[in-house]
Parts: sequence; C-alpha cells; structure tokens
Amino acid sequence: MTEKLTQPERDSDLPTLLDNGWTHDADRDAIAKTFEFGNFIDAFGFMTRAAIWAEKWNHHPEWSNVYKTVEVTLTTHDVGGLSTLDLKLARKMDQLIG
Ligand SMILES: C[C@H](O)[C@H](O)[C@H]1CNC2=NC(N)=NC(=O)C2=N1
Repeated sequence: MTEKLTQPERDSDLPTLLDNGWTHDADRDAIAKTFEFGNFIDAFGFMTRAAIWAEKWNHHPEWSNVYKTVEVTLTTHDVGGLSTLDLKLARKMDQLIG
C-alpha cells in the first residue's frame, strides 16, 4: 500500500530535488518542474521515455506540453500527497535529461 512521505523522508529526499529545479506545492503536497528542450521532438521524446517508466511503475504524471516546454506535476492521488513514487519518477525524469 502506498503511503504518504514521512517527515524524515521529506527532510532527506526533497532538498536534492529542490536543488534540481523542482518546487514543492504545499497546498497540494506535490512537486513540479518545467523542462525546456531545444525543439518539439526532443520535448515529446522526453515525454515518451518518461511515459514508459510511469507505466512500468504504475505512477503517472500530471503534465502538459507546449512546443519545446513540458510542465510536470507529481503527486500521488491515492494518498492525497507525495509518496516515494513521486520522488522516484522525479529522479528518473532528471536522469532522462542527463
Ligand atoms: C488504478 C491505478 O493503479 C491507480 O489509479 C494508480 C495509477 N497511477 C497513479 N498515478 C499517480 N500520480 N497517483 C496515483 O495515485 C496513481 N494511481
């Protein structure tokens, strides 16, 4: 059963993501990041590769794409806030952009 992040998990895991351009939306208990690419194909390719991981982990982003920009919000709907799945997917997205 997916659980909400504990405070110790937040203290240890969130800072690195925040340093990597993620922001924390306290109201939703979600993290968000805007990814900018060189062109539309690179942006869509990022979404395609991230989608494969999202489906594999059964954990899906809330995201939108306009031309070279992909806006991502991650939260776990089943628990109404952040879980380790959000952190895992965020780290994977950061890994995909190299
Ligand atoms: C039925 C299915 O396993 C659930 O709806 C999964 C699918 N993907 C999900 N993605 C996200 N971000 N949060 C969830 O709670 C969630 N739940």
